[in-house]
Amino acid sequence: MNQGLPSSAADGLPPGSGEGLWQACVDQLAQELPEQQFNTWIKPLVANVAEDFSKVVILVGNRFKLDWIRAQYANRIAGLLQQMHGQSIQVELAITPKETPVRIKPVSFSQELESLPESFVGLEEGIPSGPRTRLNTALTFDTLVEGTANRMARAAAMHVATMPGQLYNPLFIYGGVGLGKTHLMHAVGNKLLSERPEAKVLYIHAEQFVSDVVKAYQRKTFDEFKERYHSLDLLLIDDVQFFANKERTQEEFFNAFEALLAKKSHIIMTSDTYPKGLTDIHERLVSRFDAGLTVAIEPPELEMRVAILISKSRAEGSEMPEEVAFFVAKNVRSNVRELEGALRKILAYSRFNQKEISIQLARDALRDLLSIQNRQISVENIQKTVADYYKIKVADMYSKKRPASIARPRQIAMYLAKELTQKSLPEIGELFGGRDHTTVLHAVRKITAERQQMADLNQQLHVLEQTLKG
Ligand SMILES: Nc1ncnc2c1ncn2[C@@H]1O[C@H](COP(=O)(O)OP(=O)(O)OP(=O)(O)O)[C@@H](O)[C@H]1O
Repeated sequence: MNQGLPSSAADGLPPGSGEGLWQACVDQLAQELPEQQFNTWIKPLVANVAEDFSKVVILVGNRFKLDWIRAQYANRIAGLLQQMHGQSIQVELAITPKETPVRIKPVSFSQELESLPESFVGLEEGIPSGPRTRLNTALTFDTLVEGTANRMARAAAMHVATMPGQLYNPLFIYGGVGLGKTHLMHAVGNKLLSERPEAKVLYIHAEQFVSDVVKAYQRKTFDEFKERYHSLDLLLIDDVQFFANKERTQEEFFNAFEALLAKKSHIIMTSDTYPKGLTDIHERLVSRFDAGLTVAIEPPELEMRVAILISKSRAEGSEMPEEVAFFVAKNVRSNVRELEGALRKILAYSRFNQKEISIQLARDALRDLLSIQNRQISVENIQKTVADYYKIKVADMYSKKRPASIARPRQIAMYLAKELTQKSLPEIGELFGGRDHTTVLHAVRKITAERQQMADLNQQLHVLEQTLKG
């Protein structure tokens, strides 16, 4: 084990022991996190590593802490353990049985928070005041780097934060994964609260809203549910595409939506697509989503990626030379979350090895990632592979020709482009001879539906996917 760990850190570990692995992970987190955060959240954790290293169970004092650790640290812990162990390792969080406080029932996060004494929320053990609103206080406008890709969304969000309930209500922000939609929502909530601390603000993921509806339904507590949601000044709801096919949730959300708009409270939503691109959501909701302002966040351009790297590494107390930032930004293109992952690897590598950050160090730290990038699938590659497979010309992928023998492979290629690349619908449309994004959306939906019904099409797609993934 531990073959993934640079030697200077691995040296101090009891060889082969689970304790050693966990300790190395804790040591690394001690370096990465501010001291208070580390002492509050990471230090008290107890971990049991399975003998065969297939699984690590991390024991946490109570449910509240478990939710917080899951949201804030679990991914990083899992990533570190995997990196250090050199193989995939399953991470589970569990509540230490005997320490579970009686007053906290394992119910929804929000109810649990309400059941906590005032002094616990926000004060005890340095818990940030954010959990009450579920806002992450680190996600502010100050820490959000601005660029062409998010300029409009940021300006609209800033407007809402300073004058909620007026223009752009609801504000609907859409874009691909890891592009800063959630960050922007939190920034609005944090800014509003900094100016109006009494404002009732709630950030919630759409799945949690679904779960709250289910619980209210089971316990017949819809009055409380309505009281909670309808009394807000600002509702921030993430990933509304998760409402698809959830009839009751959509109804409750519709009610909350109408109640909030009627009292000039503000609603901000995010989604992976624009309102009309949402599937299995009632038309009356979709039209309301679109009634305020809809803005996209695009993948960041090169200069913005460079700025993000430099700013984030500075926040971590390390200077990343511009040439290194350019090198990383050129190679990690898809989204900011990946950029952050690359940065963490570089910083950890530099600290473990006590070496200055240089292009060579970045190259070494990102070895795995860069080799995956090189194998990344491009739209051009998809067009060529599909054209070869169906024996049409690559040029037909861009042409305006419509006979079925050409149109169908083209739709299949669009479907695969959406499935296998990070490109947005408009970007794909552009790469297929400047077609509109609705044409791409139509193709994606059509092939998705037909794939489920037609075994031969499914088989062809399977072959194409395997060919493309190499
Ligand atoms: N412009 C930016 N400047 C600084 N950090 C950013 C920026 N955009 C995104 N980030 C950071 O990238 C990470 C991913 O962003 P976020 O979670 O907001 O993405 P998202 O669009 O909501 O993605 P998903 O749909 O996957 O939830 C976060 O840590 C966020 O702080």
